[in-house]
Amino acid sequence: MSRTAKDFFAPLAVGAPTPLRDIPARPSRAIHFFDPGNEKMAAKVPDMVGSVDVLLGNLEDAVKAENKEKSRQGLVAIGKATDFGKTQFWTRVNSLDSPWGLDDLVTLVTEIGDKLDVIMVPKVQGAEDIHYVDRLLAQLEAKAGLDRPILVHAILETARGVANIEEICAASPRMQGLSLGPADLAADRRMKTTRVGGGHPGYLVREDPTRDDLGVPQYDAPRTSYQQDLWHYTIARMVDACAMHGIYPYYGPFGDIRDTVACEDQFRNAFLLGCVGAWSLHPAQITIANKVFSPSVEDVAHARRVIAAMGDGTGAVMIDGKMEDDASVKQCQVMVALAEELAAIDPALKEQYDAIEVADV
Ligand SMILES: CC(=O)SCCNC(=O)CCNC(=O)[C@H](O)C(C)(C)COP(=O)(O)OP(=O)(O)OC[C@H]1O[C@@H](n2cnc3c(N)ncnc32)[C@H](O)[C@@H]1OP(=O)(O)O
Ligand SMILES: CC(=O)C(=O)O
Ligand SMILES: [Mg+2]
Repeated sequence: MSRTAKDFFAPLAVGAPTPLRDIPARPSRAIHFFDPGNEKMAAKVPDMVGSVDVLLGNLEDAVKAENKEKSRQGLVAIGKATDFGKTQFWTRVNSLDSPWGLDDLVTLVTEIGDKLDVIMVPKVQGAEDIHYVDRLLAQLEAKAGLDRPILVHAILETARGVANIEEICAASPRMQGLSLGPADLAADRRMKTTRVGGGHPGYLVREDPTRDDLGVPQYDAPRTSYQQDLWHYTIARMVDACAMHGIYPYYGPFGDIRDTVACEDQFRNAFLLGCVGAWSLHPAQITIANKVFSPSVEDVAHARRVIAAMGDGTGAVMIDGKMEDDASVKQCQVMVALAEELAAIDPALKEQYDAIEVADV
């Protein structure tokens, strides 16, 4: 039987910090991946602090097997040497079935646990994986004398993980969020795409054929087709599961680094559906994520106007010919709350939101 309501928030080791009741909504528009064992990338990290919401030292896939220990030690060195300020510091450890996952957790928590905000766990299959990490982290936190719990983020990248999504989100008070892992997930599902995230030209819907004067379909006449989103179903499941459990959903990686336009589209779809951020694999993608996952000035102006017009938030009003009521004011509150969180850490955005004229409101 899983833990009862009474003991769900009790520390899992004597001396471990008390779990959080609520996961803070910290800005995390871009989770920027770097390999701490790659000298060129690692050298850039100190200058990136403050310009990206999350810096993530990646130890898993994309790090060669022969470099795993070098990357782990590189991350320890970066963690010790860097003052991250308002930028969050995360890591992605190796998977729990790998020879490196245990050493990653033990080394990182005992050496730089006071700096780490979130540990991303790849290839999570079910609640049992989170329970394992939860207990181990509590033991290590107690040993290291940490005074705040490290949070856990799961990557959904197996069919079993997607099928168990609700139990994964509910497995521990440490659960901070979920990311889509489209590459491993595509392989595990035996999907026939070799892309890392994004759409696919073969996954489309075509408009009906036109008909001639006798009503005969003209199958050979040109017809518009619309590319569909391969990841819509999974992202939508993630958004519901995360919202239900008070944690945060993220789009994962977009592998075509040079296709900044399609990357922006994919990130925006995720933003509109409810995701709070996406991964950045290359510095060019940070700019895209910061733009896309920040509400536009127009949306914030409209939301403030609706909130002001709605007074106590009940009833119905007409604004610019559209009905607004108790439900739409809640939508507007979501927009304004996000704008305020982002403005608190992003001075340029704050200036734009502050410049919204009272007349606009
Ligand atoms: C499916 C998954 O698991 S996705 C997650 C795992 N994958 C990753 O983490 C990949 C991370 N990113 C990368 O490895 C690299 O960006 C690559 C391989 C995609 C491209 O690298 P490059 O070919 O070197 O890109 P490019 O030449 O444009 O780099 C320009 C500069 O930015 C640096 N750079 C590239 N990516 C990053 C990064 N993620 N962080 C910091 N600096 C970076 C390069 O070192 C280079 O530095 P320089 O100007 O001093 O030479
Ligand atoms: C993100 C990731 O790990 C994947 O797509 O497999
Ligand atoms: Mg993966």
